[in-house]
Amino acid sequence: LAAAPAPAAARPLPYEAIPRSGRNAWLSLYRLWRSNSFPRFHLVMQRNFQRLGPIYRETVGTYNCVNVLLPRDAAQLFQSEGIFPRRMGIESWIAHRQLRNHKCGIFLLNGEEWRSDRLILNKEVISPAGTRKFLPFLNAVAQDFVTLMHRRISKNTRRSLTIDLYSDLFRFTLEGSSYALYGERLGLLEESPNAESQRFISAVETMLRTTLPLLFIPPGLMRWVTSKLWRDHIEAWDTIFKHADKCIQNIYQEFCLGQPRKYSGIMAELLMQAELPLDSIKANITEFTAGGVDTTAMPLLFTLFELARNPNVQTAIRREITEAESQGPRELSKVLNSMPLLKSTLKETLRLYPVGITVQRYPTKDVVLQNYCVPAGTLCQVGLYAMGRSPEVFSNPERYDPLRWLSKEENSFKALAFGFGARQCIGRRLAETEMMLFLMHVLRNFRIDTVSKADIKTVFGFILMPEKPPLLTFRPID
Ligand code: HEC
Ligand SMILES: C[C@@H](NS(C)(=O)=O)c1cncc(N2C(=O)c3ccc(Cl)cc3C2(C)C)c1
Repeated sequence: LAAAPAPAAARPLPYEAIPRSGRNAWLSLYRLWRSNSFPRFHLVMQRNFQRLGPIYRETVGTYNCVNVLLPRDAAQLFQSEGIFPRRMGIESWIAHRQLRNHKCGIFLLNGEEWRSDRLILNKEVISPAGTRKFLPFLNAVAQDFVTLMHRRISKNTRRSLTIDLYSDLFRFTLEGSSYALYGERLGLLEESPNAESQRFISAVETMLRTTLPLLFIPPGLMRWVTSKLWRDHIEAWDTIFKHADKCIQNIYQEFCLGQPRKYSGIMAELLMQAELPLDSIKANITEFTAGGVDTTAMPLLFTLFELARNPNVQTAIRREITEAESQGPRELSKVLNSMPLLKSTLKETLRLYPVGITVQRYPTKDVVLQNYCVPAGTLCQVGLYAMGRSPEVFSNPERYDPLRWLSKEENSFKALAFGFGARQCIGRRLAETEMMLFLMHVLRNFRIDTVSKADIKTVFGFILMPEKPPLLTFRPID
């Protein structure tokens, strides 16, 4: 007997059969633009998944992409990423580098160029050995933040402090990442932080804000259609590069005058190893300096807010911190590894508030997603925001419950906030360590409270941010 044809369900459906979010690409772009939906792009994606199911195709302008949200489809996607994983490029960033004749950092590089830089940088930036070296620097900055808060509280008779922590968190993350990168303090946690660093922080914000509308406009067009936007974007970039260049020159000057005897940050290590040429070191250190501010400040703000409105979780974490401390003085990395609940709290925050709302890949071979055949080279993305809030993936998704990560439940490919594999976020250990140390010191010294228990509305401005920063109250624990 001839082999019976495979049952229809097993044979993948054609690519053209994937449900589509809109009929006409340009009409979709016009609609998104008119209704100013870019800041709500994460909500648009979530609604599309609810409407169309766990896979759909989106064509907006020249941008064509397949969206998935289930862990097993993310796993499929990562299995086919090849040895040079690729994301969608950011034309306006590349255009700036070309305009100013700067080299690109690993975020913008691809192929062999990306891989050779990445492998060298991994050793200092994300490896356990590298992390252990900059960990004490981040600890010192976290302790200084607590000192700053105590100093402010002592100034009022109420013995509590209610503030919008937004700008303080940016100063904290810039102070921390700069100390780890350059081995020097900017002094942002003192009473009068210097104006130049403040300008750098607002330049990063301006750059991120102006990136979003430029994402969907072809570079050739962007200079003419949006000249004000383009000028602000370039100006912000120039401020960012000027600041990073000043920090790098200081180190380079001292380095030429005599090699530092002890560890003095990631930049000095890269200079000493001399495996990367100076202009590549500069390009990557600039990316890390700018990329280390908003990305880490936002999850801290969301975590403090969630702990303020979930006091029982806050108490459980505080108990874990005091127990970890009571085991006597140990190496800091061991202390952090003995706080699984605190680590899960970060995972829970990034589930509900993923800084990068999607992870993108171009599969290098045909891949089957949700029984559809997706050809190699098609831009695919995992909707992290929608996955984090999908009842198909997480039980009671709206509940802030860090313990869900400590259960025996199968959690693979559910915690994708830092991406996956060889091209995952290189700042992951720096960000995780910075946030763990910050929360350890702050929660041990203060009780956090908030009046508003209502959900925070989020906006997407290249990173996921609160529409309105929450007001938090800090009360010292005697
Ligand atoms: C010090 C720098 C730095 C910090 C801090 C940082 N990032 Fe990144 N991140 C990068 C760089 C550089 C890349 C690009 C890596 C590459 O392409 O090899 C990246 C890439 C990513 C990606 C894409 C990964 C992939 O698989 O495609 C995600 C997602 C991400 N970061 C999330 C985060 C989150 C979440 C935080 C903080 C909570 C964060 N990043 C903080 C530098 C940083
Ligand atoms: C928000 C998320 N987007 S993502 C990578 O998932 O699409 C993200 C995660 N990690 C790092 C970043 N960066 C920035 O913020 C940034 C600013 C200026 C420069 Cl020169 C370089 C960067 C990078 C890309 C490092 C952004």
